[in-house]
Amino acid sequence: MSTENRKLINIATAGSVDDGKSTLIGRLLYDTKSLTTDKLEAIERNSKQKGFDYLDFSLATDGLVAEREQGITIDVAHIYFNTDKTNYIIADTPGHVEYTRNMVTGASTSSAAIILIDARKGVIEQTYRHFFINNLLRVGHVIVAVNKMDLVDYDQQAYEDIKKDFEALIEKSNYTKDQVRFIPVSALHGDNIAGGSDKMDWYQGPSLLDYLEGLEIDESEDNSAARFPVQYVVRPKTDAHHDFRGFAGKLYGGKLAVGDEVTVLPSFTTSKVKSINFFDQEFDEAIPGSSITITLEDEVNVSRGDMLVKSNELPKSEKQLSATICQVNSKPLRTGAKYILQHGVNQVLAKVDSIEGLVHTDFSGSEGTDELKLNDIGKVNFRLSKPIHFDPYQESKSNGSFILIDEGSYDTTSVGFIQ
Ligand SMILES: Nc1nc2c(ncn2[C@@H]2O[C@H](COP(=O)(O)OP(=O)(O)OP(=O)(O)O)[C@@H](O)[C@H]2O)c(=O)[nH]1
Repeated sequence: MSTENRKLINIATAGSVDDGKSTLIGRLLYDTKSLTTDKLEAIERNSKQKGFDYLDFSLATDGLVAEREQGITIDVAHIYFNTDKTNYIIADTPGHVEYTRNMVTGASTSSAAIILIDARKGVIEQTYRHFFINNLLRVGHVIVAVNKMDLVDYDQQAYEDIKKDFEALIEKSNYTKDQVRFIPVSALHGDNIAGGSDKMDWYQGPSLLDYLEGLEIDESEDNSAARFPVQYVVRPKTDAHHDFRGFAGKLYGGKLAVGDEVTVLPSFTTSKVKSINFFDQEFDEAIPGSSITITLEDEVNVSRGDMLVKSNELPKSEKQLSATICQVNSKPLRTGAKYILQHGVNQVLAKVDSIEGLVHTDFSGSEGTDELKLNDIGKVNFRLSKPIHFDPYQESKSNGSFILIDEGSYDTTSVGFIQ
């Protein structure tokens, strides 16, 4: 099958320590025949040594190196596997100290999230936080895998109780019931992971893998406004192209067509789209998600970091903004503090005007505070040294988020989602 026909699903996993995340991922890799022979032999050997009469898949994800991105060390390992129809990338986010940072990083690129719950423990504090972050980052689909069903004798009531508790959360969130799927599983024994389960005839729904295979992933955003941040100005030096000046980047949000009147931000100069190129082909129209090069009818000044938008769909351009902040650094965020705010490739200075409150991740509201500590989530108002051109996060993921950088150490301290 050609790769063009394949679906790609990015999945984030979340669970607290020992809920069985590694085992679940290992089991998925095993059942889809994605484990290397070496790895499988190591798992067999190790399981035998421990005297198990089953395979201990928690070893499958061991030894995956932590990755580094944008100067922040993140302990998120990306694991790849595929079926005939779909390529999967799973972000495995460990649940230790800087868990908010890991979860935000994992969820920010994912279209589905698997939240693991230990059937013996039910919904716990960490579950709230996981679900809250998925809700905040607008991850399209959530799968609640109630794991270790074997340890509660595959009892339907235990599963139903957890489902009921969780459904109360869904009602307070932005999710509809259709976006959240409950599946009772045993990652260790493989029940309802890639196949069914003869231990839980009371469950009529799909296995985890079947559910993932059937997911409709819709990457279009609620806002259909086109946003084209310029990554690169193309100025070929050869004589034949001496008047060619293209702007390369990725289109987000909405379509852009030849003839559209566009405004260049931050200069607010206007022009019209003359051509849209993808490699050496020309198109009349580009759809969101495409990486393209655009030329304009007029010789306007455009540099890296500028954004082209349709003139009738301008984003907000303001020096003040309110955002939900996830604090990912041990240095607390306080009223009056100054940061470098990075929005796309652009940086401005930002001062914390006020902290509206510390948000409760069980959706029960917020409380007053004068600082946000590591892993806290809060609502914060900022004043900027110059305007940025943004959309609310709920209308544009690409143009509605930012990071805060400490001026002294250059560490990322916070991730922000504009309200
Ligand atoms: N009985 C039973 N044990 C399970 C199941 N899933 C995982 N376990 C066990 O639970 C323990 C923890 O599993 P892991 O997969 O390492 O858990 P984790 O969530 O990845 O834990 P961290 O790596 O610490 O975050 C291991 O001993 C697993 O064998 C299950 O479905 N049933």
